[in-house]
Amino acid sequence: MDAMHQGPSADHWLGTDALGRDVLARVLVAARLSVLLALAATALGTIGGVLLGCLPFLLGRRLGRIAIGAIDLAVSFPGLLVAIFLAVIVGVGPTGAVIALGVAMVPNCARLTYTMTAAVAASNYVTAARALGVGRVAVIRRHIVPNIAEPLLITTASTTGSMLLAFAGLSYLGFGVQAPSYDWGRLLNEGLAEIYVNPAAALGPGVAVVLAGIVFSLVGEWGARAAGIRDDGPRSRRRRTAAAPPPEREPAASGAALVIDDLTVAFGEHTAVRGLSLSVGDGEVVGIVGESGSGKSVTAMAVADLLPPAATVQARDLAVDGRTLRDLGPRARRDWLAERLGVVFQNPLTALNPTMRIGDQVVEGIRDRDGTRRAPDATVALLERVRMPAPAVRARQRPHELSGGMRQRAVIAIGIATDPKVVIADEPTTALDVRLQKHVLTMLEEVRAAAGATLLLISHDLAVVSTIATRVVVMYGGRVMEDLPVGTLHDPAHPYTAALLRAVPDLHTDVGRDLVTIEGRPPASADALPGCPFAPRCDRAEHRCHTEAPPLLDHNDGHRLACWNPVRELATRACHEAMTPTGGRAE
Ligand SMILES: Nc1ncnc2c1ncn2[C@@H]1O[C@H](COP(=O)(O)OP(=O)(O)OP(=O)(O)O)[C@@H](O)[C@H]1O
Repeated sequence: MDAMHQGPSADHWLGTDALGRDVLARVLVAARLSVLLALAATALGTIGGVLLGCLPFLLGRRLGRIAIGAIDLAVSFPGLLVAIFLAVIVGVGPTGAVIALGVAMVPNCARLTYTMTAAVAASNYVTAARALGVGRVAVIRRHIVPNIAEPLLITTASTTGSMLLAFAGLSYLGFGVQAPSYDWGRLLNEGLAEIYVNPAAALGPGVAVVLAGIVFSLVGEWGARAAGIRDDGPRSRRRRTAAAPPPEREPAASGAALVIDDLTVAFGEHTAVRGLSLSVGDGEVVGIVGESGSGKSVTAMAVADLLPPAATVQARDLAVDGRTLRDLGPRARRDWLAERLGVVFQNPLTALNPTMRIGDQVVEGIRDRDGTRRAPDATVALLERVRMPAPAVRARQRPHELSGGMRQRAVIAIGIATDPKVVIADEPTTALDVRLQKHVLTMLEEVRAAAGATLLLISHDLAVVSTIATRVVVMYGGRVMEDLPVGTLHDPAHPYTAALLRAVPDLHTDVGRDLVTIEGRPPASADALPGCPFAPRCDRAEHRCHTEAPPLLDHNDGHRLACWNPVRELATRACHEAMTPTGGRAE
């Protein structure tokens, strides 16, 4: 009897309970059940939440929105109330409490997963993987999960701390662990009944819950780093097998490698590209130049079918390697583009997945088609093609271990990995210094020439484009202003091309004087002006230029021009009559 209801002493640090049992010993024994149940509920909630959170990405645009709406609705219900409600329905006891708390955690975890998934899904390396034809499930497994795993694990670990508290709450209220078993919640309940006799009996389990919560947060943080989430691990290494032969290619239909006919792309009210037409022959290297916002990337992404859902794309024809894309269903179009079209993205830092080894990223597109992982020598061979120094070493490294030039080479290797017929390189040298720019451009041209591919090189820099292109397409305000052979670039017909040329510094440029710029700003939208989009900035503009958009007309020397008042007369004007209803060009 003497042992009952004792306060803290040297023998019993937290005193004793109504049956004379040592409270500290009971708190320590309760740790096992409390932690196990909290971990079980957290695991259930996390698995459910991750699956639900990835669902909008898997389902695509429309169904995905419904899934997001459902998640948002579920998040708005108070978690503990849902848990109590479920605990009553599922049945009072530890199993019921685990299910109730786990299910109550699902919506929050799903919302977090969805938010992180959406951020990673918008990154260039996911776009690049999609361009290579990698399926949504594979994208989630290889790109999204490794990138969200660390924050998710840390959040989950902290959630386990909250889960301990929630479990203690349920048990305290009588919905959780039942006698004779006990956890911290039940001990808290018993301790609170005797708080005036022995406060330590209530304090003990309370402190245990708080301490365990802190420990879980710290363990989560440490675990995320130590477990090597950034390592793609032995599982993937085990799956490495010999390279399978690439599948037979369907023979391409005859015709140009790339056809864009009357392409218009709009983002709501904003028209980014208006009526653009361009045909690129087999093995041709065409540069697309223009100021920022002129619609170069949007044009390329429209061809690659990689524009965001907000974009409205209309075209009379969009064809790659002789196949009209409109004639193909979504799956067939994706496969066709994945095999025939390679995209080299602008910024290597965002175009490469920071969590994946370079070698794995380079062969990702091929591997998906093979259904197997490529042999390391195939990866190394691909990296050798882009003149990557020490390719075998680089293949095992991750993007942050490479220099800017090496990263750019890796991005180019990804673009050419499937031996595509057409390669679109969007500003492939912007992030590099001038010396490296030249190296990379030369390499790109050598690789292209060896493969006999067609190259569409996008840049805002005329000097870059003229290094390797045979033809230059000058874009402005979402339209083609001039399309001319590189040989005649020094003597353009369009005032805008002439202005761009004047803005390119050369060895004779006076370093003491300001660089030449083009006064004014590009139009906000390709539909902003009724006439020529360049007219407000053009010193040769006349009345008609402001009121009537000049058509893009073909000339005999492969020159196309959209201008009412060009800098120079073009030698042969095949469509001269079409230029003015009166039969003469307005001067
Ligand atoms: N996702 C988008 N939503 C809305 N507008 C967009 C989107 N992407 C591009 N645009 C708009 O389309 C126009 C053309 O953009 P685009 O990226 O093609 O220009 P660009 O010529 O490639 O320029 P830069 O060299 O800066 O990339 C711009 O006005 C841009 O704001």
